[in-house]
Amino acid sequence: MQPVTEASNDITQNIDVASPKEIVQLLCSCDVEIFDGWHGYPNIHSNEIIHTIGEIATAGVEILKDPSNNIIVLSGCGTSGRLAFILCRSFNKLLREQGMQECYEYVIAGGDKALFTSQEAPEDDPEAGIQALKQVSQGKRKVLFIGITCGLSAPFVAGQLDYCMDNLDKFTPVLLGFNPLNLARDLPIENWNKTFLQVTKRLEDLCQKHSDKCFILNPIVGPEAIRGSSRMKGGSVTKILLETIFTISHHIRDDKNQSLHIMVQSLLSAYRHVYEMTYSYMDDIAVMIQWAAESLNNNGHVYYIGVDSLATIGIIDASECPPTYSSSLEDIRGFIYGGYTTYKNKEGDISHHVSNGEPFNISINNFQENLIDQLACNDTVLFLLTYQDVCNENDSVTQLTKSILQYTKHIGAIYFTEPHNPSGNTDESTVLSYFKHVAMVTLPWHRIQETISPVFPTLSGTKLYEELRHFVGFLCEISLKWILNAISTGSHIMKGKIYKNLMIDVKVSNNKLYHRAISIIQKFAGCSLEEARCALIKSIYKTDTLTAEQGSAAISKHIDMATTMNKVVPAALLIAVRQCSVHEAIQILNDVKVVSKAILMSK
Ligand SMILES: O=P(O)(O)OC[C@@]1(O)O[C@H](CO)[C@@H](O)[C@@H]1O
Repeated sequence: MQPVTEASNDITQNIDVASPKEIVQLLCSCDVEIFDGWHGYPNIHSNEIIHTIGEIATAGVEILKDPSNNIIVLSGCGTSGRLAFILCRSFNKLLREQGMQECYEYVIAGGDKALFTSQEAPEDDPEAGIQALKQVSQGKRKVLFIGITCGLSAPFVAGQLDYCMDNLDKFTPVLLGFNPLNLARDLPIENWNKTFLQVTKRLEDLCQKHSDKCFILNPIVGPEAIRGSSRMKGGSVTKILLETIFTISHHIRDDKNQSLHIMVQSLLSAYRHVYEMTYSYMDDIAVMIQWAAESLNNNGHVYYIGVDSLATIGIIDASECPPTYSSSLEDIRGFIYGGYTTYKNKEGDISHHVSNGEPFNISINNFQENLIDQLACNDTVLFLLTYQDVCNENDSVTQLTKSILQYTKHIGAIYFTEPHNPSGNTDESTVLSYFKHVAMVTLPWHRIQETISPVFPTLSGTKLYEELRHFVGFLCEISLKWILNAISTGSHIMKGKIYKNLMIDVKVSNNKLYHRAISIIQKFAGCSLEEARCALIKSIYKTDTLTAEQGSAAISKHIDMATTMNKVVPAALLIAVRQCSVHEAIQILNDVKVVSKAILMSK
């Protein structure tokens, strides 16, 4: 059986021919599975999952008692690592505000470069994971380690979990992912002696022996809207669960009598209110999908511009498009006021240390110096702002908006009003009047307040709002994540990148994607696994006759070759479907351009 995270979602079978508004409706129906679950598997509201969330939050409380000697490490690959980064940044800020030492650390496979561009190869390396964990936890007494891998598959995280289990006196390992445990990846990991499934089984056994020393948190949220695109639901549920866990850890430090079960349920329900509210802005989101699609279809660009954490969500969304849709690094980009000073990643400004510095130039200054003069009418610019941002950056947002308007009319804003007091003020309406379209998003604060007030019986009104300001920030971020995921997904669908609900032009840049590519070819060509594998390898080496060496090379060799190549899987698909030569397949793709059309013509 296929892992749930790699399966095709029945809901989105026709998403490739949907209108912008229909795309948003389909994504909405898919995302509800985060809350309602899928096919009777345990979901985020199941008792055992709520219990585990509470247990991990309690383990967090122990760490927070001595933040100078203890740490909480969040680690993952790609989107999982980027979310680890933004979560650590938020909770460290909360610690600073509470007068405590920072103790959250993120680890991302491939280092800080991977925050902006995909570094897929390091996620296949368990030893690299172990080394990164050793480095970050050196000299610490206790470590709560959260290994995030949506598909229960990343070797980088497998290595770390295994290392934690060898050192249980220091580490409390937690595996966070969204497949049933028996569907964890059971394929060999190069240069290692275990599969992910074996690591999972070891952890499961240990959880039974030491129920307060190791945890597995794996609610099932159903297949992704675009098959395998775990940046979407996988990323959202990662964010929801970890924010819930550590918000609770921070709030029960002083009040142990609270019922953990009620706390967990209340916070999770707040996210559901935000999910419902977000998709009520369907028409606004559809307008922005239409704009972005027009830009991408006319060789234009989409730029997200924002302040602080909303800008970070924008940069993350943009960074996911090249690996997910084989798009160029320039197609969708994100920028942040204050650049690296605000971004606060561990390695600081890395734009000078990398060969292609462009995707690493993230500040508004970079945008103003290098891009604004090149803007054209086929570009879309979306501002990502909160009420507070508009108050703080009023003049510069106004100036920038006016300059952009000289070049393009596709300038919009996703604007989060002040939820506690959404009546607005003059500054706000002046700034917003420059945008051609504004999605005015208002969090349902009253409903949220009703839901979470039993958790904070001594607080109400403004006091509750102030106490939970960081949580309100999380709610805006998840709402924005849903909106931007819809815009970037929708616009690539309308560019013809998707066939049914499948990204055919997937980059073969790591082990997981190599196996996904073979399964796509097998499914659409209706051929055997071996025939699909051969077609893929022929496409990678651009040959109709494979040498013995090519045929039997390690998977990592194929990945090394394929990572920098374009349209490897579409060509392999045509080879398998038409039984044609590599040359002919490439010729068809050059003539037809839109991959999904080329495949359709060949069926
Ligand atoms: O280890 P996970 O979380 O299952 O997968 C991580 C990953 O391979 O998948 C994502 C896209 O599907 C990427 O962001 C990332 O590179």
